[in-house]
Amino acid sequence: MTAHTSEQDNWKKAAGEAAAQLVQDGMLIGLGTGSTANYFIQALGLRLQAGLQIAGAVPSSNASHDLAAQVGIPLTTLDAHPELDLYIDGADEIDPELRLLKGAGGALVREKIVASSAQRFIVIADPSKQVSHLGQNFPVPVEVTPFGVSPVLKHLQALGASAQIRVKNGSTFISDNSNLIVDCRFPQGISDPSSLDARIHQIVGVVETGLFIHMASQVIIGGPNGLQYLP
Ligand SMILES: O=C[C@H](O)[C@H](O)[C@H](O)COP(=O)(O)O
Repeated sequence: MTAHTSEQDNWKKAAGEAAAQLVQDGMLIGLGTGSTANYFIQALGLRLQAGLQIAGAVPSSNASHDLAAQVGIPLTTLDAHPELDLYIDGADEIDPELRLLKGAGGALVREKIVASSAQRFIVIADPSKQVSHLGQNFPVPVEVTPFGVSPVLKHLQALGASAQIRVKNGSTFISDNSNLIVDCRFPQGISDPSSLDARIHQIVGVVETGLFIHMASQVIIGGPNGLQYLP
């Protein structure tokens, strides 16, 4: 679905605000990263100003940390609180089984760690994120330690990927964890995301992938007809 940007922003905002309504007093929350998660963070800040009291929030990136601090969200860490009640984040692609592709913003490692530490992971998105097959619109991002990235590229190519080290604004992109991101496109398609994820993890030097398989508890899509909850 193509949509005017401001319209798409309104849908992301509606999903973010709906997710903020799910936060209850005393909860430990994980904060996602990206333009949709930013709407959630802002809406959560407003709820806190209105009297909601949470036990703390763990951001999944330096950018989300900074925005959360700006809007008055009390921040904590997974070391202080290894188990969270709820994680809210956006996604780049969502397939019919609610498998996700994430990491276009490069925050995939911390996002996956925070998501896997939460009892519930609710994804917020606009309709452009719904795809029939993962890999349709975005490459699979793979975070890699800078040392020995060349052998990792060769292994990824052997899996059928066209693999490129991510460059942003003319410079090599460095993640919050001081690693590289290798974007992998699979021209032949991704028939089994779960097995692809497992095979990429076998490559030494790979830190994590942007494939989030069976991690999402629910997806909230903001769109032209209001909110849609999946399942
Ligand atoms: O690394 C970035 C994250 O995975 C984002 O959650 C994802 O790219 C979605 O971002 P946005 O809401 O800006 O489309």
